[in-house]
Amino acid sequence: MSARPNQESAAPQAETTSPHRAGFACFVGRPNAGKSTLTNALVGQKVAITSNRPQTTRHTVRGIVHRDDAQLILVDTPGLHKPRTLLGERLNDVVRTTWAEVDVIGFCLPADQKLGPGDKYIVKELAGIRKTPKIAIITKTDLVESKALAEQLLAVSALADELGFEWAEIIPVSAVKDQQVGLLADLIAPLLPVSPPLYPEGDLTDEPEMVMVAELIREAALEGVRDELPHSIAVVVEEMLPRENRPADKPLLDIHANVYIERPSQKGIIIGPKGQRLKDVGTKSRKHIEALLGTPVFLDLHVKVAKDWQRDPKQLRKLGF
Ligand SMILES: Nc1nc2c(ncn2[C@@H]2O[C@H](COP(=O)(O)OP(=O)(O)OP(=O)(O)O)[C@@H](O)[C@H]2O)c(=O)[nH]1
Repeated sequence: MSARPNQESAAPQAETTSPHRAGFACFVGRPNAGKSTLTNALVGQKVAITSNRPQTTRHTVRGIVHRDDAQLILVDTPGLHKPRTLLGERLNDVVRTTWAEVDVIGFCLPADQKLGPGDKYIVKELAGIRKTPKIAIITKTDLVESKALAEQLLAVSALADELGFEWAEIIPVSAVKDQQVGLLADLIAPLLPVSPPLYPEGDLTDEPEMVMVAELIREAALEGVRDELPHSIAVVVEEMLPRENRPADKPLLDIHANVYIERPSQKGIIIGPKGQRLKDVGTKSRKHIEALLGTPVFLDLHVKVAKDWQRDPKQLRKLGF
């Protein structure tokens, strides 16, 4: 993904522990293949976030698996359908493009159902995505005897042979019985690029909440200066984390946010004499945020200049546009 710093070349040669990895994976397969249940089982092992809003990656993040050695971000991609119209074909182009953007694709095939035309269609399309590692995941293994499972493993392997590619791994899992789910994460992790974590740890990192919080701060910051700075303010919430070691009945949520303006000369308008305006912005938006999230909040606001951000595509992306 474009947002990821490329650290591959910067990794020291003689490193003894393996470097941290982070990246995106998606599960594909026909309806009912067990994709959602598997996602939840994987994510359930560690602190997870889920969100329903398309992110900067243009995929919906379904969950994040935080491990010491890797961060696995599970995203949803739209389903692939046999095209009957030109529009259908165009939509499938979109699916292929999004598939090509993730780091690993997991193809889910239920153990208790014959490999059918729907599966073959999807795998044929996957075969065309050359550079992305593909893992075949036989799901719902608790529903079949070992003989049937062995046959399914052979069938999926033969299908790849037939289509001229190789699965990076083939793994049977049962999400319901939690069998081999951890192993699946172990197999995906080394296929991700070397990268620091892409999302902060902690369970309160739900993107829609962060966006809403940013919006509340922006509203408060614009109040009274709309004429002077109508479109020059952008707010990015960098972090939302529960304060550690608080008594259970007195939680506090630390929110760190940056208010971006375009020019240094605008700083004074936002901050106000002796910082009073920024203080008011903080107090006002904090009240709204506490009402929204239902928890006391410590709000840490910083004003930063992002020079001419409205005209700079790179900055725009960073600021969430
Ligand atoms: N026995 C068993 N059932 C499973 C397992 N995983 C999923 N299921 C069941 O299979 C059905 C479909 O699972 P989902 O996870 O919703 O499948 P999906 O691929 O996300 O389905 P779509 O959202 O329609 O694409 C549900 O009734 C699940 O409870 C499993 O490991 N074992």
